[in-house]
Amino acid sequence: MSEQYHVRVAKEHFVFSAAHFITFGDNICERLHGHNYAVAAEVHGPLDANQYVVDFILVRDTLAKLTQELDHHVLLPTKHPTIRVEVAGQEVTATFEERRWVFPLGDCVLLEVENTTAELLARVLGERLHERLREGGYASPAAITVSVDECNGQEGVWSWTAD
Ligand SMILES: Nc1nc2c(c(=O)[nH]1)N=C([C@H](O)[C@H](O)COP(=O)(O)OP(=O)(O)OP(=O)(O)O)CN2
Repeated sequence: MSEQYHVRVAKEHFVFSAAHFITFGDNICERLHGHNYAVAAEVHGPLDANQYVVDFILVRDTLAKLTQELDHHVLLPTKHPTIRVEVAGQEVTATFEERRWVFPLGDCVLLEVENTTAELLARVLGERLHERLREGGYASPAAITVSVDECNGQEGVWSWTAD
């Protein structure tokens, strides 16, 4: 017999409203638009002395901060093969073919991703969650899953498992 545990944290306030545009196909680039993204996470691992996998409160407060960091921003990919994102002073310019978007730097979050899909936003949040759980004293999850729902029922999911 084997038992496994995880906690799942999915609060109504884990929502960030953000603007983005992605490319798909060969060279189709969406118009700038926004979503109210909803985030949830699972942390898997053995029970500790409290009979916890990990304190809900640590996961809850960490996810609340992470979602707030993205809320009311334009999300831009810095590793996209054809969308170029350049910072000059207090402005960010994104270009795709003949199109050009200029934003105040403070309105943007630049993400080290190839495209701002829900899947890669889930990866960014999952990696940040993992790092901050470690900083918060929870060092060794067996696995973490983060989902990012773009519009009520369309989710990108990132899963990580310790080797
Ligand atoms: N696997 C993925 N597929 C798609 C993603 C993604 O992140 N991962 N993203 C998109 C687009 O961002 C697109 O904006 C979503 O399309 P759509 O469902 O049309 O979004 P709306 O907000 O307009 O939702 P409505 O239900 O049409 O109002 C596409 N695919």
